Amino acid sequence: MNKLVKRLGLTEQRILFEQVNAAVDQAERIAILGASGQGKSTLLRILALLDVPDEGDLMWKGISYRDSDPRIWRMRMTYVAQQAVMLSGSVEDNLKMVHLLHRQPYDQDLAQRLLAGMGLENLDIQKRASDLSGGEKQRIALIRSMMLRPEVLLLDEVTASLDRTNARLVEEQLTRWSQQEGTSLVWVTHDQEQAQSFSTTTWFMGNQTLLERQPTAHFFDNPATDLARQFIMHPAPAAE
Ligand SMILES: Nc1ncnc2c1ncn2[C@@H]1O[C@H](COP(=O)(O)OP(=O)(O)OP(=O)(O)O)[C@@H](O)[C@H]1O
Repeated sequence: MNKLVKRLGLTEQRILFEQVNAAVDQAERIAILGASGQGKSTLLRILALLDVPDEGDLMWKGISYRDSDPRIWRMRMTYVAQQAVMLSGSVEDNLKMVHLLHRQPYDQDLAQRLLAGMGLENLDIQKRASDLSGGEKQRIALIRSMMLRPEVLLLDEVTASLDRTNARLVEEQLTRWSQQEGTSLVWVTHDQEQAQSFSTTTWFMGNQTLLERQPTAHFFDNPATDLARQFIMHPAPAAE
């Protein structure tokens, strides 16, 4: 992405962020950190073309988003929302439906492996998806997206409804998946421990821009800005 700018408001516009420059490498695992309201989710949604930048460009393998088919773009860069949306029908219908839509074969073994890896081995997949708990829905939505094998997974606080044990399982599963499949992860999180355990790179948003982009260990040991240092020392509680 190159010089991205996003403004808010229709009449009196204010800048949410500007001069956002970054790139995502294959199999890179990125944590996006920053105080509430800095535009982390908005940036993620722009990467998925679910929102548009006001200025700047977004390229996929050298081709601008303006010259790309959004449907194909979203199959490569898939957004997983914090509030999981279930389609009607059973859990299994939910897992199969997207394959039908994308005309891709459904891999039952893979579905079972991912369910087990995320602590859902005992879940009855014939159950109605609407009856699942928030944390179960979140993991089903994640598995549904992983099974389409996008090149980049854009993850918006996807463990926010999970307890620590299940959140760890999800972190481990996604890390393994990224290493095995070469999938890049761009993951917005408020959990600094989580960021340190899964990510290779940290993007820190502050002062209306992408203020730091560092290897994660370096970011936490020696942030380049005072704002990031304060953020690390005094993380704000997650906004619900
Ligand atoms: N479509 C929109 N129209 C107007 N304002 C919006 C829109 N989307 C987001 N905003 C505003 O943009 C700001 C940034 O929102 P965003 O959710 O991207 O921040 P965030 O850093 O992810 O915050 P949090 O950590 O609290 O989730 C907020 O003030 C929000 O109200």
